Amino acid sequence: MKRKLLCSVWAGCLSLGMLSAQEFHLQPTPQVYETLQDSIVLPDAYRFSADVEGAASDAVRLLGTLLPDHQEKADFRITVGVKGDKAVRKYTRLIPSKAEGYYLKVGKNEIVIAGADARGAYYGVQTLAQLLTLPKLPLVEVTDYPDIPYRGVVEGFYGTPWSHEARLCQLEFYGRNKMNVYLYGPKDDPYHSTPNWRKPYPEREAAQLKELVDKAKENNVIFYWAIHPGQDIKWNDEDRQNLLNKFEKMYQLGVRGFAVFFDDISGEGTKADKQADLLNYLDDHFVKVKGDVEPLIMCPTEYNKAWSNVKGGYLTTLGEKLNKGIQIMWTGNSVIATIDRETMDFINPLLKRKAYIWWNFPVSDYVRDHLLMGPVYGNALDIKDEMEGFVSNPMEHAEASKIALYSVADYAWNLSDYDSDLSWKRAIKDLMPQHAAYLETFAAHNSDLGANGHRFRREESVALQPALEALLSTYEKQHIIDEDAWRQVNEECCKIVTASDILSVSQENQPFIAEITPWLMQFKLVGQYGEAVLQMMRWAVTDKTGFETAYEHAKSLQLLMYKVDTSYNQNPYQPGIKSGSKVLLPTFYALFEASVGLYNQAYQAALDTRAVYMPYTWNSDVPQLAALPVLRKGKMGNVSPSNEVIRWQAGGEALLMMDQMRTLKSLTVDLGIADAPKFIRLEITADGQRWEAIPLQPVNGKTRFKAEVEGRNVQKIRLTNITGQEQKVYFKQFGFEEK
Ligand SMILES: CC1=[NH+][C@H]2[C@@H](O1)O[C@H](CO)[C@@H](O)[C@@H]2O
Repeated sequence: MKRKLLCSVWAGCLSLGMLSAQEFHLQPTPQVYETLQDSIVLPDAYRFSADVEGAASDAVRLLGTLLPDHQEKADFRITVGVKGDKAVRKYTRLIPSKAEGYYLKVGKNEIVIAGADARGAYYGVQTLAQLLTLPKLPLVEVTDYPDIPYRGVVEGFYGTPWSHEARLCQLEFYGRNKMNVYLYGPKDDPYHSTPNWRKPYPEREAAQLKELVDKAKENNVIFYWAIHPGQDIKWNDEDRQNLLNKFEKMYQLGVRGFAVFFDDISGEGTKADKQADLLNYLDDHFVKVKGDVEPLIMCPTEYNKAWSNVKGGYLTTLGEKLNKGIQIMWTGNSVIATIDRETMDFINPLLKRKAYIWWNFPVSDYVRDHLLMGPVYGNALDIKDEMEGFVSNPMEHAEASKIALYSVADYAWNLSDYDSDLSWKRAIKDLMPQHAAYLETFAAHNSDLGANGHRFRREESVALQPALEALLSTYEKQHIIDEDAWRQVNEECCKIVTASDILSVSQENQPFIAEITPWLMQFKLVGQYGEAVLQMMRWAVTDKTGFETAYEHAKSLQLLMYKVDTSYNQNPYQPGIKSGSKVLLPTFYALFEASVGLYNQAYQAALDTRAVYMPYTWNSDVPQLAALPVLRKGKMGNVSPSNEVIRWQAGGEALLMMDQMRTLKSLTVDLGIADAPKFIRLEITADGQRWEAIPLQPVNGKTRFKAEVEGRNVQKIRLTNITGQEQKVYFKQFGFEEK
């Protein structure tokens, strides 16, 4: 019951969103929406005509949750049906011919909802549900249908799979936003993938999946269950039967949509002809036999152009061999890419069908320290006839993903009318109607991914960029403050601090706040750091004491940001919590350094100008070593390798100093020479006085050594050339990990 209440409260928030008529916008944007510039107050009794048990039963059920009970004798009439039903016969020519289309009319004395099919009628009622949130019901005629046949979400990311509660609420969200597919394929579900794809789900998980299937049906969403067998599948009858058995088990749970993902695998499972034979077999002996199962979907091993080798024939084999009814997924020109006509012109001919887009946004399993809260943009608006499906692979943060998913629904339903920025603003209002302004501040500055191997980036802090650029360039070049820019940035910093606090205690959508709380903490610190830096700029050469206080404050905020970044979300891939990482924080860092530079010059001082908190300091009396930068990533520290031969003089030392005592987990050294222990002594100290030599133990039998420092408290680490003469070594690796 709690779950039901939980979701319906959120959906209810929408209806209390009190959107005024002029702001009002149907979601997704309908193909044709005509208002008659008049409205009615819905009477509290109406006459109802529909074939209640017919194809429009879903629509009738949903309508029943929206409107008061109907009465036989009432002037106002509501008609619901699908093409062919007697009730809507006279509207036949107004019903769009496209699947899932509908005609909706709100007139003075009637409401008509006529679907091209059952789901269309259901969508017509979903549209009516939105109109009913207005103070008065506008007189409208809506002729609407989806551009892309299949629209929705593929839960296909690495990382913590969504919770059962999160999925139940997602399905309700998809129903409201006219998304008609949800593919269940979390990579880290052991029963979806290797090793347990052959095994049936344990009882509890099976019961939860059944509940999801029922919830999906309730929201007119096709629940696809995906299997990911490729890493260890054997191309034999046994595994073919294993797969059929698993599909049968899922069918018994109510699943009527099946997918086979062959992505991110190696070895035997990658063979196109074997994959095609298996899928055709499943198509012929399961899907077609059952008769009530949706078209089979597969994700190929070569699922993007960058990773495909056309000459190798993998894609052409699939295109030629796979039964025409089987849908083939595609992520675009690379793993993470926006979709355009060139993309589709490449892949569709090879697959001999329209590709079913698996769009890898807002998935963040390769940039886990970032949230992707920005607009959905970059996909072409003129390719509606080129795609069979468009499903989004989201973040492991279910509620936070809804901002992007809302716009994916908007885009895939009606490409030509899609406006990424307006849709993004509406998505935010939909997620948090009361605190939308604060959420927009947060989302605007938490939208880029940071540097990543896929080289996919997003805009960030767009509205503030001109002021940030003006402030920085004027200050760095002419050492003067652009007052207007300073004021805008200061105002935004105040908004950031305010928004962070208000959102962090908001009761409006607690699961969402729970997901983003560490990023709210970091975001507030970024705002406060900006305020302190702006004060430093203000006083750098005019108020020595004021500057020094602001400087100390900024340094303390650097340490606080470091603590958040090393305390939360410590996953083994991209640990930490980044916020405002593309534009905002880098600008504040640059302004910090510039203002400290001005202060040091004005007062002949030598304050540390390093803007980013760095717990490690490296220096050496070996000139070539001294220049090497020290880096930190989460709990890992390392000195950048040198690509040149180091001439290390006799007795020369290199020192790694911590800002405070830190407990080590491991330490690795590689000087490119097999007998390093003869040349270099490694020592640690916890108090800066007493040093202890730690033996270097060979790791790979070549030039890499490790020092046994597990659990040791360390303040400094020292490397010394003990041979009494100059040594020529490389500096390939000097890295350590804190506990
Ligand atoms: C089709 C496909 N399979 C992988 C790949 O795209 O990259 C995604 C983003 O890292 C990841 O979530 C997904 O499981």
